[in-house]
Order: sequence, then structure tokens, then C-alpha cells
Amino acid sequence: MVDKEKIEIAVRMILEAIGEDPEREGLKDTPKRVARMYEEVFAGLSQDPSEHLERYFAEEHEEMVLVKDIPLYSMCEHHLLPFYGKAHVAYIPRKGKVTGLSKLARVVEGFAKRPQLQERLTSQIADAIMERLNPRGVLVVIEAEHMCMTMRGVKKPGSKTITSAVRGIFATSVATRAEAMALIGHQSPLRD
Ligand SMILES: Nc1nc2c(ncn2[C@@H]2O[C@H](COP(=O)(O)OP(=O)(O)OP(=O)(O)O)[C@@H](O)[C@H]2O)c(=O)[nH]1
Ligand SMILES: [Zn+2]
Repeated sequence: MVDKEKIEIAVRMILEAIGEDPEREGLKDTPKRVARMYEEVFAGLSQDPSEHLERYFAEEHEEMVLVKDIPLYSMCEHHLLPFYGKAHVAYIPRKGKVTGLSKLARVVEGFAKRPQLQERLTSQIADAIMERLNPRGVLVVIEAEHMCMTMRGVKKPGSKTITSAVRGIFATSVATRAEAMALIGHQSPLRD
């Protein structure tokens, strides 16, 4: 759980530090609002997102499952500005360990709701699925736009960062990886 009172004090101080009046009408509730927002946006810190994969179906499916275009919102840990885009998660289950589709999206959401690096977010999702489901392989691709590169600093709106994490058969088989990337709609940028 986040310490909302501490966030309120900090936001008030930031408002003062930028030369604003925290008592003016439009700002007087802002510290409270930001505290509630951070509680929501960083809710993933107080959970183990891999727990969503605790239960699975004893289904005999051993072919690829891909959930693509999962909307993703996270916060870059360097600037505490949002980065957002899409996550694509593919895995090849072993017999008897098929998870609910929504659980894959919940894992993405859980890890995204933390101060993050896109690379770490990508790996954490892949590793959680490997650990909990012991599948034949996992491939996670995230494409995102970082507000810290868009509205400030280098100011490159429209630039996208694409990260991938491949485990198991997706790491060893070019064909399997290429199949997943084609389904996601990317030319596989990965080569052996
Ligand atoms: N690898 C990686 N870098 C990120 C991510 N989010 C933000 N960054 C980068 O983190 C870096 C932080 O660089 P610093 O030089 O410490 O900070 P800065 O002076 O604000 O950098 P600029 O953004 O270049 O103005 C920047 O290059 C950001 O683009 C991410 O998810 N992954
Ligand atoms: Zn940043």
C-alpha cells in the first residue's frame, strides 16, 4: 500500500517549488488527487502479478497461443512520465498447463503498474509465465511511446520503442519466433 499522506505532502511541496499556490481553488485538492492516482498507477508494487497464473486449465493444447494488442500504460522510472502502447504475449503451453487469456493481460497490467523500464517490464512478464506455467516457450513484445521522449528532452513524438523477450523454443527456433512475429504483424527483427 502506498503512503498517501506522504504523497500529498510531497505534491504540495512540488507545487510550492514551481511557484504555484497550492491553496488556490483549482489546486487545493490536487495533492489528494495525485495521491489517489499514484495509488492506482503503482498498485503493482504491492502485488505479485505472477499469482494471476496460479490456476490453469488441464487442457491438452500444445500449440501457440497469442494475445496481441493488449493496451499497456506504465510509468518510466527515470522521469515518472507515462509510456504507453501495446503488449503482445505468445506462449506454447505444455500439456495440462493452459492459462485463462485474461490472466496474461493481468500479468502485463500488474508489472506495468510500477515505476518501470520497458526492457525490465518485458522480461518480467516473460519470466513470470515461464516460472508459473513452465511452457515450451514465451515471447513478449512491447511497443510503446515514452512521454519523456515526446513532450520534453529529445522531443521525438511518434517514435516507438520495441522490446522483446524470448524464452524457451522462441529463443531456439527461428521458425517459431518468425511465426509469432508474423501473427503479431512484425517482421522478425530477431536473428540467430
Ligand atoms: N532503456 C530505457 N531507457 C529509458 C526508458 N524510459 C526512459 N528512458 C531513458 O532514460 C534516460 C535517462 O537519461 P538521463 O540522461 O539520466 O536523463 P535526462 O537528462 O532527463 O535525459 P533526456 O531524456 O535525454 O533529456 C533517457 O535517455 C530516457 O530516454 C526505458 O524504458 N528504457
Ligand atoms: Zn523517462
